[in-house]
Order: sequence, then structure tokens, then C-alpha cells
Amino acid sequence: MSRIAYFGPQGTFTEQAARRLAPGEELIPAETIPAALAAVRAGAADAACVPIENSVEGAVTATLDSLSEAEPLVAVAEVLLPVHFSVLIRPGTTEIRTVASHPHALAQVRHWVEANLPGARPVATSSTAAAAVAVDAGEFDAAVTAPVAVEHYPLEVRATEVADVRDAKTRFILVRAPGDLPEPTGADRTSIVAAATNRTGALAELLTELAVRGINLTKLDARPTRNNFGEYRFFIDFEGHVAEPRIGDALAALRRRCRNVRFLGSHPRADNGKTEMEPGAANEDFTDAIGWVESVRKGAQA
Ligand SMILES: O=C(O)C(=O)C[C@]1(C(=O)O)C=C[C@@H](O)C=C1
Repeated sequence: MSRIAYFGPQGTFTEQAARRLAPGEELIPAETIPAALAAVRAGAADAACVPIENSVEGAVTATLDSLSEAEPLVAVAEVLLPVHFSVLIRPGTTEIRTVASHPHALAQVRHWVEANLPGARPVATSSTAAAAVAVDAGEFDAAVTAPVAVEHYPLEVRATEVADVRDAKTRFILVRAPGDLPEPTGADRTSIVAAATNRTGALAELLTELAVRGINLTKLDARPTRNNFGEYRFFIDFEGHVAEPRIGDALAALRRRCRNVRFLGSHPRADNGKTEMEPGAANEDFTDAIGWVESVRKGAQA
């Protein structure tokens, strides 16, 4: 049985994602996202499940930062989960002065809280389930959590289906130490983090390497390198798998152009979106062109 670290404690959205991505495996809660990833780096877990992107709040920056530091890890699978929240209270609570949750969750229910719990002060906790633990301990009055959290903590449901934006989703990834990659499926996502050189047009050139090969971007985030003010790392997700000639060709170009490129994984997309090939940029076009150059070099063709 594999050991899967996840951003816990029990009852987080991430726990549900881990159950979907690694059914039947041993789940080990970690208090923070960096701690879940550190467990894999230290060999205390075989893989980790962490949130990476929310359709309302965008990137989960703790995940991006942890993936770009320390020993490399690669994503091998992903799942998209619908996100709607419950508000949990201690039984008998009548007045709600504080509402605790993960900052991402608080941001997704801000209007609901203003309208339904006027005057309640939002308080950030390390995760949605950590907020339930704190409410149970009497530290805060209400917790904004995944609906499943009520099964783990002795709290009462004050409201369900709480969300400012309907149909919000969070994407979660399963990461491991570098090793065998999942096979390409024709509906894959590749992720990298690149430190572009600090000069005019560097980011545009980097994106152009993808664009000229007909590679469709699915996400772009910038995070500071933390060393020099104004210096950024770019987290880029795009359609395709590193095993494909056109993707390999693009990665080689990025490796040439950037100060540093880290491969963060190629795996099937949870939304099953098939990769559309631009004319002249299909894998056969790349293989055919490389073959033609080889035969020119050998004097067999012109
Ligand atoms: O705290 C949790 O329950 C999480 O799994 C984290 C997280 C996030 O980081 O975005 C996951 C989904 C929701 O968008 C809110 C919080």
C-alpha cells in the first residue's frame, strides 16, 4: 500500500481529492502544503496530494512556491473537485463574531458572510478543517469548511451550499519524486517553472517558443524568486506530454533560453480536453521534419 501525504487535517477538500487520486491507499495528513511535499522529499510518503488552482481565487501559491524549491517533484495525476462550503458552529452557538477558514475559502464566501453574518470577523487558519478544529476548541465561532468536515468534528451545520460564485472548482495534483512518467493519452497537461533571464522581451520569447510550435497554454503564474526585488519565476502549464516530439522540442528551446527550467510533470488532464494540433505543428510534422533534416545531412535528399 502506498503512503499518500495530503494537506490536512481530516475533512479538507484535499483529503477528498487524495481519496479520488489514490483510492485505497494509506492517507497521512500534513498540517501545511510544504509539509505534505516535504514528507515525499524525506521518503516518509510515496506521494502527496495538494491543491494547485482554484477557478475563483487562482493559483495556490504555497504549492507553487514549494514545488519550485528544494528537491524536484513531479505531478503524475490531477483531479477537479467542485467547491461549495458549509458553515459549521459549536452546538448551541447563537452569536457569530468570528468566521475562520483557509484564506482561499474565505475569499470565496466573502459576500455570503457579509450578507448573512453581518459584523462577523474573518480569521485565516491553515486549512478549512483546521478552522473546524479551532471552532471545536472554542477559539472561533464558525468555520467555513468542506461539507464532509461535519463527519469528523462534533460541530453543527449552520448553512450549506455557501459560495459567492456557483460551480467553483479546485484542481488538485498528486506528486511524486521523479521516476516513471504516466503514458501520454492525447489529453495531457505539462507543467514547468522557468526563471527567464532579466532583460527586455525575455518572457515574450519564452511564450513564443510555445506559440510557434502550436502549443496551447492552460495557465501562467508569476511568483517572485524572493532573492532580488522584481525577479520572477514563471509557472507555465500547457497542453501536451513531454513524450511528444513537439513538446520535447519546445522544452529543449526553453532550456536553451532560460536561466533555469524545472519540469513539474506531464499527466492526463482531469477535464479530458483533447489537445488540438495546429497545422504544421502535429507530432508527425515534427518527426517528419527531423527525418528530412537527417536525410539532408546524409546527402540522401535536398
Ligand atoms: O483547506 C482545504 O480544505 C483545502 O483543501 C485547501 C483549499 C485551497 O487551498 O484552495 C482547497 C479548496 C478550496 O478552494 C479551499 C481551500
